[in-house]
Amino acid sequence: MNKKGDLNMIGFIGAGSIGGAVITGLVKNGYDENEIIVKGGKSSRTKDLRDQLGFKIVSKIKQLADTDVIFIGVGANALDSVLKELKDIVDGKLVVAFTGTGTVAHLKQVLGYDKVAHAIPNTPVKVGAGFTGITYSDKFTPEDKKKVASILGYTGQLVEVPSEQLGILGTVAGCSPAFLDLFIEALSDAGVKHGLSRELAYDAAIGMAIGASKLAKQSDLNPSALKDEVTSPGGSTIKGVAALEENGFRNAVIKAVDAAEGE
Ligand SMILES: NC(=O)C1=CN([C@@H]2O[C@H](COP(=O)(O)OP(=O)(O)OC[C@H]3O[C@@H](n4cnc5c(N)ncnc54)[C@H](OP(=O)(O)O)[C@@H]3O)[C@@H](O)[C@H]2O)C=CC1
Ligand SMILES: O=C(O)[C@@H]1CCC=N1
Repeated sequence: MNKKGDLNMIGFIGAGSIGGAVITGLVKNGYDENEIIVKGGKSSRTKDLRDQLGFKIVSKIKQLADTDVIFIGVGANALDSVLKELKDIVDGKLVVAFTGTGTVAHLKQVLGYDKVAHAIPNTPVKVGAGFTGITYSDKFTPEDKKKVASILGYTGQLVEVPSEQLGILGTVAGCSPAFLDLFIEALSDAGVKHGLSRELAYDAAIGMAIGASKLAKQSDLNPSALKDEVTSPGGSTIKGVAALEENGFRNAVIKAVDAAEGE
Protein backbone atom coordinates (compact mmCIF):
# COMPACT_ATOMS: atom_id res chain seq x y z
CA MET A 1 0.00 0.00 0.00
CA ASN A 2 1.62 3.27 -0.95
CA LYS A 3 1.66 6.09 1.54
CA LYS A 4 -1.29 7.81 -0.10
CA GLY A 5 -3.36 4.69 0.43
CA ASP A 6 -3.92 3.34 -3.09
CA LEU A 7 -2.57 -0.05 -4.08
CA ASN A 8 -0.49 0.35 -7.24
CA MET A 9 2.06 -2.33 -8.10
CA ILE A 10 4.12 -0.69 -10.78
CA GLY A 11 6.92 -1.93 -13.00
CA PHE A 12 9.87 -0.27 -14.68
CA ILE A 13 11.87 -1.57 -17.61
CA GLY A 14 15.10 0.42 -17.66
CA ALA A 15 16.35 2.43 -14.71
CA GLY A 16 18.98 4.64 -16.34
CA SER A 17 19.03 8.43 -16.25
CA ILE A 18 15.31 9.05 -16.67
CA GLY A 19 13.85 5.74 -15.42
CA GLY A 20 16.10 6.01 -12.37
CA ALA A 21 15.16 9.66 -11.85
CA VAL A 22 11.44 8.84 -11.88
CA ILE A 23 11.91 5.91 -9.47
CA THR A 24 14.00 8.12 -7.18
CA GLY A 25 11.37 10.88 -7.29
CA LEU A 26 8.62 8.40 -6.46
CA VAL A 27 10.37 6.81 -3.49
CA LYS A 28 11.84 10.04 -2.07
CA ASN A 29 8.41 11.63 -2.21
CA GLY A 30 6.51 8.87 -0.43
CA TYR A 31 5.67 6.14 -2.97
CA ASP A 32 6.13 2.79 -1.27
CA GLU A 33 9.29 1.16 -2.65
CA ASN A 34 7.72 -2.27 -1.97
CA GLU A 35 5.25 -1.54 -4.77
CA ILE A 36 7.96 -0.96 -7.37
CA ILE A 37 9.46 -3.78 -9.44
CA VAL A 38 12.30 -3.03 -11.83
CA LYS A 39 13.77 -4.96 -14.73
CA GLY A 40 17.11 -3.29 -15.37
CA GLY A 41 19.78 -3.61 -18.02
CA LYS A 42 23.25 -5.14 -18.08
CA SER A 43 25.20 -2.68 -15.92
CA SER A 44 25.13 -2.35 -12.13
CA ARG A 45 23.05 0.87 -12.28
CA THR A 46 19.77 -0.74 -11.23
CA LYS A 47 21.36 -2.66 -8.34
CA ASP A 48 23.16 0.48 -7.17
CA LEU A 49 19.85 2.36 -7.17
CA ARG A 50 18.06 -0.54 -5.44
CA ASP A 51 20.70 -0.44 -2.67
CA GLN A 52 19.74 3.20 -2.05
CA LEU A 53 15.97 2.95 -2.48
CA GLY A 54 15.01 -0.65 -1.72
CA PHE A 55 12.67 -1.61 -4.58
CA LYS A 56 12.51 -5.16 -6.02
CA ILE A 57 14.59 -6.20 -9.03
CA VAL A 58 13.64 -8.91 -11.51
CA SER A 59 15.71 -10.28 -14.35
CA LYS A 60 12.95 -10.94 -16.90
CA ILE A 61 10.16 -8.77 -18.30
CA LYS A 62 7.60 -11.54 -17.75
CA GLN A 63 8.23 -11.20 -13.99
CA LEU A 64 6.41 -7.86 -14.19
CA ALA A 65 3.15 -9.78 -14.78
CA ASP A 66 1.67 -8.73 -11.41
CA THR A 67 1.97 -5.00 -12.03
CA ASP A 68 -0.84 -2.65 -13.10
CA VAL A 69 1.24 0.02 -14.77
CA ILE A 70 4.56 -0.42 -16.57
CA PHE A 71 6.96 2.43 -17.32
CA ILE A 72 9.60 1.94 -19.99
CA GLY A 73 12.85 3.90 -19.69
CA VAL A 74 15.15 2.17 -22.17
CA GLY A 75 16.87 4.00 -25.02
CA ALA A 76 15.54 4.03 -28.58
CA ASN A 77 17.90 1.19 -29.57
CA ALA A 78 16.26 -1.23 -27.09
CA LEU A 79 12.68 0.05 -27.22
CA ASP A 80 11.18 -2.13 -29.93
CA SER A 81 12.65 -5.37 -28.61
CA VAL A 82 11.38 -4.53 -25.11
CA LEU A 83 7.89 -3.78 -26.49
CA LYS A 84 7.86 -7.09 -28.35
CA GLU A 85 8.84 -8.98 -25.18
CA LEU A 86 6.21 -7.11 -23.18
CA LYS A 87 3.44 -8.32 -25.51
CA ASP A 88 3.08 -11.62 -23.62
CA ILE A 89 2.07 -10.03 -20.31
CA VAL A 90 0.60 -6.69 -21.31
CA ASP A 91 -3.12 -7.45 -21.30
CA GLY A 92 -5.05 -5.32 -18.79
CA LYS A 93 -2.07 -3.10 -17.97
CA LEU A 94 -1.32 0.54 -18.64
CA VAL A 95 2.01 1.16 -20.39
CA VAL A 96 3.87 4.46 -20.35
CA ALA A 97 7.02 4.80 -22.46
CA PHE A 98 9.56 7.55 -21.72
CA THR A 99 11.12 8.18 -25.09
CA GLY A 100 12.54 11.39 -26.52
CA THR A 101 11.40 10.45 -30.00
CA GLY A 102 8.62 8.31 -31.46
CA THR A 103 4.84 8.42 -31.24
CA VAL A 104 1.97 6.69 -29.51
CA ALA A 105 1.02 5.23 -32.91
CA HIS A 106 4.44 3.56 -33.18
CA LEU A 107 4.28 2.24 -29.60
CA LYS A 108 0.81 0.80 -30.22
CA GLN A 109 1.85 -0.80 -33.43
CA VAL A 110 5.00 -2.51 -32.09
CA LEU A 111 3.37 -3.53 -28.81
CA GLY A 112 0.18 -4.68 -30.54
CA TYR A 113 -1.77 -3.16 -27.65
CA ASP A 114 -3.80 0.02 -27.25
CA LYS A 115 -3.40 1.27 -23.68
CA VAL A 116 -0.01 2.83 -24.19
CA ALA A 117 1.07 6.40 -23.51
CA HIS A 118 4.15 8.39 -24.51
CA ALA A 119 5.65 10.61 -21.81
CA ILE A 120 8.70 12.87 -21.65
CA PRO A 121 9.72 13.59 -18.05
CA ASN A 122 12.65 15.79 -17.09
CA THR A 123 15.42 15.05 -14.61
CA PRO A 124 13.99 17.32 -11.85
CA VAL A 125 11.46 14.50 -11.29
CA LYS A 126 14.23 13.15 -9.09
CA VAL A 127 13.45 15.80 -6.47
CA GLY A 128 9.70 15.93 -7.02
CA ALA A 129 10.00 19.12 -9.09
CA GLY A 130 9.65 17.54 -12.52
CA PHE A 131 7.64 18.61 -15.53
CA THR A 132 6.34 15.69 -17.57
CA GLY A 133 4.44 15.98 -20.83
CA ILE A 134 2.25 13.00 -21.71
CA THR A 135 0.15 11.86 -24.67
CA TYR A 136 -2.28 9.01 -24.05
CA SER A 137 -3.65 6.72 -26.70
CA ASP A 138 -7.36 7.22 -27.28
CA LYS A 139 -8.08 3.97 -25.40
CA PHE A 140 -7.12 5.46 -22.02
CA THR A 141 -10.25 6.06 -19.93
CA PRO A 142 -10.44 8.98 -17.49
CA GLU A 143 -9.83 6.42 -14.69
CA ASP A 144 -6.73 5.10 -16.48
CA LYS A 145 -5.37 8.64 -16.80
CA LYS A 146 -6.14 9.28 -13.14
CA LYS A 147 -4.16 6.19 -12.22
CA VAL A 148 -1.09 7.30 -14.20
CA ALA A 149 -1.41 10.83 -12.79
CA SER A 150 -1.68 9.47 -9.24
CA ILE A 151 1.72 7.81 -9.72
CA LEU A 152 3.64 10.43 -11.72
CA GLY A 153 2.12 13.14 -9.53
CA TYR A 154 4.67 12.13 -6.88
CA THR A 155 7.40 13.45 -9.16
CA GLY A 156 6.00 16.91 -10.01
CA GLN A 157 3.73 18.35 -12.69
CA LEU A 158 2.11 16.13 -15.33
CA VAL A 159 0.60 17.83 -18.37
CA GLU A 160 -1.40 16.05 -21.08
CA VAL A 161 -0.85 17.37 -24.59
CA PRO A 162 -1.81 16.17 -28.08
CA SER A 163 0.76 14.05 -29.85
CA GLU A 164 1.91 16.88 -32.16
CA GLN A 165 2.93 19.05 -29.18
CA LEU A 166 4.71 16.42 -27.12
CA GLY A 167 8.05 16.67 -28.94
CA ILE A 168 8.48 20.41 -28.51
CA LEU A 169 7.17 20.28 -24.93
CA GLY A 170 9.73 17.56 -24.26
CA THR A 171 12.46 19.79 -25.67
CA VAL A 172 11.43 22.92 -23.75
CA ALA A 173 11.03 21.05 -20.45
CA GLY A 174 13.02 17.83 -20.95
CA CYS A 175 16.21 18.86 -22.77
CA SER A 176 16.51 22.28 -21.19
CA PRO A 177 17.70 21.21 -17.74
CA ALA A 178 20.99 20.62 -19.58
CA PHE A 179 20.78 24.11 -21.13
CA LEU A 180 20.14 25.67 -17.72
CA ASP A 181 22.97 23.65 -16.19
CA LEU A 182 25.28 25.09 -18.87
CA PHE A 183 24.09 28.60 -17.97
CA ILE A 184 24.67 27.97 -14.26
CA GLU A 185 28.12 26.54 -14.99
CA ALA A 186 29.03 29.51 -17.20
CA LEU A 187 27.78 31.99 -14.59
CA SER A 188 29.81 30.24 -11.95
CA ASP A 189 32.90 30.31 -14.25
CA ALA A 190 32.42 34.06 -14.58
CA GLY A 191 32.16 34.42 -10.80
CA VAL A 192 35.39 32.44 -10.38
CA LYS A 193 37.07 34.59 -13.07
CA HIS A 194 36.22 37.63 -10.98
CA GLY A 195 37.49 36.13 -7.73
CA LEU A 196 34.69 34.08 -6.10
CA SER A 197 35.47 30.60 -4.83
CA ARG A 198 33.91 27.87 -7.00
CA GLU A 199 31.68 26.78 -4.14
CA LEU A 200 30.32 30.26 -3.50
CA ALA A 201 29.93 30.91 -7.23
CA TYR A 202 27.84 27.73 -7.65
CA ASP A 203 25.83 28.53 -4.52
CA ALA A 204 25.03 32.00 -5.83
CA ALA A 205 24.20 30.85 -9.37
CA ILE A 206 22.00 27.94 -8.23
CA GLY A 207 20.32 29.97 -5.49
CA MET A 208 19.56 32.66 -8.05
CA ALA A 209 18.11 30.14 -10.55
CA ILE A 210 15.84 28.63 -7.89
CA GLY A 211 14.74 32.03 -6.60
CA ALA A 212 14.19 33.63 -9.99
CA SER A 213 12.21 30.56 -11.15
CA LYS A 214 10.06 30.65 -8.02
CA LEU A 215 9.41 34.34 -8.54
CA ALA A 216 8.54 33.80 -12.21
CA LYS A 217 6.13 31.02 -11.19
CA GLN A 218 4.43 32.99 -8.42
CA SER A 219 4.44 36.49 -9.87
CA ASP A 220 1.67 38.04 -11.94
CA LEU A 221 4.39 39.52 -14.14
CA ASN A 222 5.81 37.64 -17.10
CA PRO A 223 9.60 37.05 -17.33
CA SER A 224 10.06 40.05 -19.60
CA ALA A 225 8.54 42.40 -16.99
CA LEU A 226 10.51 40.68 -14.21
CA LYS A 227 13.68 41.39 -16.20
CA ASP A 228 12.64 45.04 -16.42
CA GLU A 229 12.42 45.17 -12.62
CA VAL A 230 16.08 44.15 -12.33
CA THR A 231 17.42 46.56 -14.94
CA SER A 232 17.85 49.87 -13.07
CA PRO A 233 18.18 52.81 -15.48
CA GLY A 234 21.83 53.27 -16.43
CA GLY A 235 22.69 50.36 -14.09
CA SER A 236 24.91 47.33 -14.40
CA THR A 237 22.19 44.77 -15.31
CA ILE A 238 21.12 46.45 -18.55
CA LYS A 239 24.78 46.54 -19.60
CA GLY A 240 24.92 42.79 -19.01
CA VAL A 241 21.65 42.27 -20.91
CA ALA A 242 23.02 44.29 -23.83
CA ALA A 243 26.19 42.18 -23.83
CA LEU A 244 24.11 38.98 -23.85
CA GLU A 245 22.12 40.29 -26.83
CA GLU A 246 25.29 41.40 -28.61
CA ASN A 247 26.45 37.80 -28.33
CA GLY A 248 23.20 36.35 -29.62
CA PHE A 249 21.89 34.90 -26.35
CA ARG A 250 18.21 34.59 -27.34
CA ASN A 251 19.12 33.39 -30.79
CA ALA A 252 21.46 30.79 -29.28
CA VAL A 253 18.62 29.47 -27.09
CA ILE A 254 16.15 29.35 -29.98
CA LYS A 255 18.74 27.62 -32.18
CA ALA A 256 19.38 25.08 -29.39
CA VAL A 257 15.67 24.19 -29.37
CA ASP A 258 15.63 24.06 -33.19
CA ALA A 259 18.61 21.68 -33.09
CA ALA A 260 17.00 19.46 -30.44
CA GLU A 261 13.89 19.40 -32.64
CA GLY A 262 16.05 18.16 -35.50
CA GLU A 263 15.89 21.36 -37.59
N1 LIG B 1 17.65 11.55 -19.76
C1 LIG B 1 16.58 12.35 -19.81
O1 LIG B 1 16.55 13.45 -19.21
C2 LIG B 1 15.37 11.94 -20.60
C3 LIG B 1 15.37 10.83 -21.41
N2 LIG B 1 14.25 10.48 -22.11
C4 LIG B 1 14.23 9.31 -22.97
O2 LIG B 1 14.34 8.14 -22.16
C5 LIG B 1 15.02 7.11 -22.88
C6 LIG B 1 16.20 6.62 -22.04
O3 LIG B 1 17.10 7.70 -21.90
P1 LIG B 1 18.13 7.77 -20.68
O4 LIG B 1 17.49 7.39 -19.42
O5 LIG B 1 18.76 9.11 -20.80
O6 LIG B 1 19.18 6.65 -21.15
P2 LIG B 1 20.10 5.72 -20.24
O7 LIG B 1 21.07 5.09 -21.17
O8 LIG B 1 20.62 6.49 -19.08
O9 LIG B 1 19.09 4.63 -19.69
C7 LIG B 1 18.59 3.56 -20.42
C8 LIG B 1 18.61 2.35 -19.53
O10 LIG B 1 17.94 1.30 -20.17
C9 LIG B 1 18.52 0.10 -19.71
N3 LIG B 1 18.20 -0.98 -20.65
C10 LIG B 1 18.63 -1.16 -21.92
N4 LIG B 1 18.09 -2.29 -22.44
C11 LIG B 1 17.29 -2.81 -21.48
C12 LIG B 1 16.45 -3.96 -21.39
N5 LIG B 1 16.33 -4.81 -22.43
N6 LIG B 1 15.80 -4.19 -20.24
C13 LIG B 1 15.91 -3.34 -19.20
N7 LIG B 1 16.69 -2.25 -19.20
C14 LIG B 1 17.37 -1.99 -20.33
C15 LIG B 1 20.00 0.40 -19.64
O11 LIG B 1 20.57 -0.44 -18.67
P3 LIG B 1 22.15 -0.77 -18.58
O12 LIG B 1 22.88 0.51 -18.84
O13 LIG B 1 22.29 -1.26 -17.18
O14 LIG B 1 22.41 -1.81 -19.62
C16 LIG B 1 20.02 1.87 -19.19
O15 LIG B 1 20.25 1.99 -17.80
C17 LIG B 1 15.45 7.72 -24.22
O16 LIG B 1 14.48 7.39 -25.18
C18 LIG B 1 15.42 9.22 -23.95
O17 LIG B 1 15.16 9.96 -25.12
C19 LIG B 1 13.08 11.18 -21.99
C20 LIG B 1 13.02 12.28 -21.19
C21 LIG B 1 14.17 12.78 -20.46
O1 LIG C 1 18.47 13.84 -24.96
C1 LIG C 1 17.45 13.15 -25.13
O2 LIG C 1 17.26 12.54 -26.19
C2 LIG C 1 16.42 13.05 -24.03
C3 LIG C 1 15.07 13.57 -24.43
C4 LIG C 1 14.75 14.64 -23.43
C5 LIG C 1 15.92 14.71 -22.60
N1 LIG C 1 16.81 13.83 -22.90
